[in-house]
Amino acid sequence: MKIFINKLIPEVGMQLLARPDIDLLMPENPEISYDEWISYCQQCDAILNIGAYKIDAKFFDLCPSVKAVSLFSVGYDQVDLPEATRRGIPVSNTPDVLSKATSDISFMLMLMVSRLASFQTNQVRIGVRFKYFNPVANLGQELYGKTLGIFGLGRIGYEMAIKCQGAYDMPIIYHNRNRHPEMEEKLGAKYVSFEELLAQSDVLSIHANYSPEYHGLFNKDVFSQMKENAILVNTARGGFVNELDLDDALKAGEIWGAGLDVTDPEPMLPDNPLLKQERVCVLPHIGSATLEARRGMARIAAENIVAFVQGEKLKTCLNPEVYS
Ligand SMILES: NC(=O)c1ccc[n+]([C@@H]2O[C@H](COP(=O)([O-])OP(=O)(O)OC[C@H]3O[C@@H](n4cnc5c(N)ncnc54)[C@H](O)[C@@H]3O)[C@@H](O)[C@H]2O)c1
Ligand SMILES: O=C(O)[C@H](O)CO
Repeated sequence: MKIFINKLIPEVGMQLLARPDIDLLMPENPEISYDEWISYCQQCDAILNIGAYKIDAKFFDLCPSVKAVSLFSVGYDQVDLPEATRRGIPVSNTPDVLSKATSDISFMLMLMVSRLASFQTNQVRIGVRFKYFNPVANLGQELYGKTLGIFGLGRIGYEMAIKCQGAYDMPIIYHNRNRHPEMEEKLGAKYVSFEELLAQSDVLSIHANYSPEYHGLFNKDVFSQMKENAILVNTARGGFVNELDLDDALKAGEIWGAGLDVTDPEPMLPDNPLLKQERVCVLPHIGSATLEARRGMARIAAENIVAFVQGEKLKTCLNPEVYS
């Protein structure tokens, strides 16, 4: 079978794909345009896909030979899943193996913002000199006992909650599409409405799956309902946050600060006013960027391709109903 993989993945995955029944197609330059990507996909039976090009009705129309999609990510917002299901095409993702790494980044962003660390590092880099430390400047806030609000309590949100509880004894509240009684019990977490989440969180960490109807959910109106000392953390998807409204809310002192691993676009453009804010830390989408997580993702993504080639069900299939 002919399989298209658009970028090199860690060795463990490449080794799994090195089989006599797999003819692997990979571009020399990984930064291919949409049109180039389509023309590679058109030649293949399945794809192992890394990136954000839309896998939607247009894609399936243009690439009728593609019969399975193995994503190198846990997020699948780039895929029109109902459309794939309608066409009987299984789609898989890479859950769990990146939850610890990604929640580390949420936790780190929370701390970086609470202590203005990103801004301070830059001060040192650009050579700002202080003779003695200033007793009333550069003051952060401590997190002990503060309330963590999770928007989207799933695998990564849970890991973030565990860390915050263990490190700072933070009470946990959460808002989700549906309640998770088991996680509530383990964390002693309280389910709250979205409005209560905004009003009560000292740290509000976004971990929900993104879909376009939630574009810009965190906007002017939402920020005005949050606490003045609140820190917003987003490692989910940039589309959740209206960045200009966030900048205004920070300038108006409506919330304390924000830590963003994900932005819209990515990476954040250098003229974005948020980059001038002292209590903002921005990263270029590195949530799952550890050796361990990327190896795990490579293994799962490759195993899904091997399963397809062997006529089996994809192991971490997002739409298992295609098999019934
Ligand atoms: N920054 C990174 O590098 C990175 C790495 C991994 C995952 N992610 C993002 O994190 C997301 C979460 O991953 P996960 O493995 O924890 O997923 P998950 O499915 O285990 O958890 C997501 C939770 O959000 C809930 N949810 C979905 N939409 C919601 C909504 N509109 N309102 C309230 N709750 C909602 C779901 O019910 C679920 O409980 C992924 O979809 C991905 O976008 C980012
Ligand atoms: O959804 C995911 O898995 C990330 O955004 C990429 O690591």
